[in-house]
This record gives sequence, structure tokens and C-alpha cells, in this order.
Amino acid sequence: MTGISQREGVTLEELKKKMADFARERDWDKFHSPRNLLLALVGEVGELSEIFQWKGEVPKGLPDWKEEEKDHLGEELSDVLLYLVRLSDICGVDLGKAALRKVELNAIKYPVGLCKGSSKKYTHITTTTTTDSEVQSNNGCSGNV
Ligand SMILES: Nc1ccn([C@H]2C[C@H](O)[C@@H](COP(=O)(O)OP(=O)(O)OP(=O)(O)O)O2)c(=O)n1
Repeated sequence: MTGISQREGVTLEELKKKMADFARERDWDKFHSPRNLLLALVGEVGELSEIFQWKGEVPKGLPDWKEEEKDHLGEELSDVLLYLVRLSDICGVDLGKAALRKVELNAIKYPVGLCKGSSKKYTHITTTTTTDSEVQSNNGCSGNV
């Protein structure tokens, strides 16, 4: 069977349709209510967290993980994504559009000139007038939190 899993890329729109077909074919639309989907999503986030639980910090790329462990991680990440896509659809939210808009809003909230190198919350960013050299030395956010 040639499915989307064999392809290089996939769109949120395709995933949305796959999930809608999956539910309709099983007569599961009645179960896919906003609240049920939210709880299912949170449950899957819990399963995702379990994979990392007690491991301490792990290096990016997970170089020491076995293939089976990475496959399992991919499955749990996918469950989270699929329920998120389905929840958005059922709530009538265009997730792709909403996410792009949010990225733009984030960029306004966290201007590079004030936040570079700092992980401070936007509510703690110094907005008082500073000289250019002050901005360069502390980026308006004094140190990481
Ligand atoms: N009512 C349901 C049940 C399942 N799924 C889909 C979305 C998820 O991708 C996956 C979740 O299936 P399970 O509830 O069986 O959870 P797991 O796949 O995580 O299995 P397990 O809990 O054994 O790890 O199936 C769905 O859309 N609607």
C-alpha cells in the first residue's frame, strides 16, 4: 500500500483529512468531541513524557538511543500531533494559519534586539530606553533565567 508514510513530506491538511477519514470509517465522530480529544491529547503528552522520565538531560539528536526507542518516540510524538490536528479541526481552527500567525506574534513579542541570547519571558524584558551599547552588552534581558 502506498500511503503518506512513504512520502518525503506531509501537510497539516493531509493529516487533517486522514484523521477525519479514520474517524468516519469507524463511526467514531461521536467520540471525537473537543473535550474527549483534548483529554486524549493530554494523555499522549503524558506517554511522551514517560519516554524521557528519569533519563536526565539527553543530548540533541539522541545519539545513544536504540532504533526501537526512537521509533517509539516517533509514535508518541505522532499521537500528540494527530490529536492536536484533529482537535483543531473539530474546533474549526485552521491550525496551519493559526500557527503562522502565532510565529509572527512571537517575533513582535520577542524582538531580536532585546532578547538575543536570553530566555527571559517577555513580561520580564527591560523596555526602558537603553543606549545601543547597553543593548549590545545585555540585549535588554540581563542573563538567562
Ligand atoms: N478514539 C480514538 C482512538 C485512537 N485514535 C488514534 C489517534 C492516535 O494516534 C491513536 C491512539 O491510539 P491508542 O489510544 O490505542 O493509544 P496508543 O497508540 O498510544 O497505544 P498505547 O496506549 O497502548 O501506547 O489512535 C483516535 O483517533 N481516536
